[in-house]
Amino acid sequence: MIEVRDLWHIYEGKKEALRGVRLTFGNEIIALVGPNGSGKTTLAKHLNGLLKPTKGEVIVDGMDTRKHSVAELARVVGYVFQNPEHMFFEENVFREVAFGPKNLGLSEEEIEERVKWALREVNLEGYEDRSPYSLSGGEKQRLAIACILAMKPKYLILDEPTTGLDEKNAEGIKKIIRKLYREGHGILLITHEMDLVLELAERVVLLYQGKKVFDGDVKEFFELDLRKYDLDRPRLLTISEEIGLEFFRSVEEFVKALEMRT
Ligand SMILES: Nc1ncnc2c1ncn2[C@@H]1O[C@H](COP(=O)(O)OP(=O)(O)OP(=O)(O)O)[C@@H](O)[C@H]1O
Repeated sequence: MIEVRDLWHIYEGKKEALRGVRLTFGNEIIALVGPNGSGKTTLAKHLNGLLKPTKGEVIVDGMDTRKHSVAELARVVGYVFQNPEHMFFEENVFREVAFGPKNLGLSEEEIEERVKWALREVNLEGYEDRSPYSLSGGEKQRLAIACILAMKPKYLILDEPTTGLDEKNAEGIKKIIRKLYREGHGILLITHEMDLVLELAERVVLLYQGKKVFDGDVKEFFELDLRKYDLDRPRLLTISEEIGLEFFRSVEEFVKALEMRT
């Protein structure tokens, strides 16, 4: 379980980026949303100790982030950054995924096993000898997830995992996220894409000016006036409301309901 207790983060002694945030989560898919500058990245960086609290505390599976190193916390909380290509530096996919487990000091055998497993999880088997830079946008995103998975973290933070991807690649990422969740990972999705929130999240946390202003289920979240927070309503919800249908999470559900009506 991750517990964020009355967390304040003040940059350079001035900018109050987080102001008394409280949050507890475990094995669930949470969407962390809010307008630009609301504090999402700052909060996420506290969860694996990249930032330390100015005030309050963050406890990750019993570990106080102030008392543990980023390396220790990274075994429990994996962070897949936005624009993953900036992260790659090895000559091939195998070495890229092996980098994390190598740093954990694992045996060659265990490293190989983890790399194979992580590549299988994201459907990149057979890519071991390819250069990371030769991959497509969707494949790069999957590789970034594999690199983090190879550390076997319990929690995953995914920063804008589908931004810039076409529909097919975005679908692939969504499937992987659902699978990881079913396998027991807690997933925190940072996103501006409300369609993704609608489809994937069970729970939504909304930050505004460094404060948590909403924490609840996805249906309730979409009842808020999102324009106040500079967020769009998902197209699917707008369309279903216009034609008098109920709340739908995916195009498939929507089409089924339409078919039932006719
Ligand atoms: N290193 C820093 N030094 C000073 N201020 C910072 C620093 N990093 C972030 N901030 C400020 O803290 C506030 C929160 O930033 P943060 O990046 O956490 O927001 P965000 O919700 O992730 O935004 P976005 O959606 O644009 O990525 C912003 O006002 C930002 O300008």
